[in-house]
Amino acid sequence: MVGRDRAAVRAIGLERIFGIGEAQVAALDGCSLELAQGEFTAIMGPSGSGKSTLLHCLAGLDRQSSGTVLLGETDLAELSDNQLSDLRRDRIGFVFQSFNLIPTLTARENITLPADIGRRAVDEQRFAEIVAAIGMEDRLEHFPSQLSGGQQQRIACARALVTRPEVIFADEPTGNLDSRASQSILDFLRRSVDVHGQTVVMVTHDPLAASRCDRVVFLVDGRMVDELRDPTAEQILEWMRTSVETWGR
Ligand SMILES: Nc1ncnc2c1ncn2[C@@H]1O[C@H](COP(=O)(O)OP(=O)(O)OP(=O)(O)O)[C@@H](O)[C@H]1O
Repeated sequence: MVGRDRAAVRAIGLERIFGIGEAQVAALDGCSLELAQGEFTAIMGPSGSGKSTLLHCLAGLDRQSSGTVLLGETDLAELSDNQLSDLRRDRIGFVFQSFNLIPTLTARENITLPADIGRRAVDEQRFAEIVAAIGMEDRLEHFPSQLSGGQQQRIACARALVTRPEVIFADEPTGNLDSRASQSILDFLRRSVDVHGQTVVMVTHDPLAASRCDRVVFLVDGRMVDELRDPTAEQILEWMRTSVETWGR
């Protein structure tokens, strides 16, 4: 696999503090981890352990209070807000639980939106490949409201991939989907890693979804505490059971 050992993203001693004074919460509390290129990584952990906060800091959607995030060789803390927004547009893909499609744009227009905003031509071959992979060739002129949840999420995945981002960040991408639609999203993300060498990072609560990943990292209290390689759903469930005994959550 191309560049599998090189880090796509590195977090070093990340802290993210919300609130002030007595109301302070350390959502991230010295979190360090490396995500290799060309891997599919799941981030898991109990509710409130900092998974979404970590994803947002790694993806340049939020700024850490201290510590370092490197996307490739770029230190995100050194970028202005405008530079960070360019970086999100040019180098990162997002898939959210709530799909986040623009209701007044067709499926086709939603997919090409990041390229259109960046005034870049869409690679027609890439577009055709991705649309075929999500099986949506005959739905491209539909609006989001005319599509099922699973179809909307497939469009959101296509949008995230079309610009060939360095990393795709997905925050519970199957959280709103039934099991069949979830499978097709996971199949698509898996193939984009295996066939195209894409790097994908996904927050999930679902052991079955996480078992499709190459690696699962576990957060507790804002820190990475453990990981599994090539995990099975049973191993992940066992980890979740043990974590309640070890950390009380
Ligand atoms: N904008 C915010 N303001 C204040 N506190 C916040 C904010 N965002 C997150 N937190 C707090 O930070 C901690 C971590 O939140 P986060 O959403 O990252 O956890 P999570 O692991 O993704 O949780 P869940 O699995 O429930 O989605 C929680 O205690 C949360 O209440």
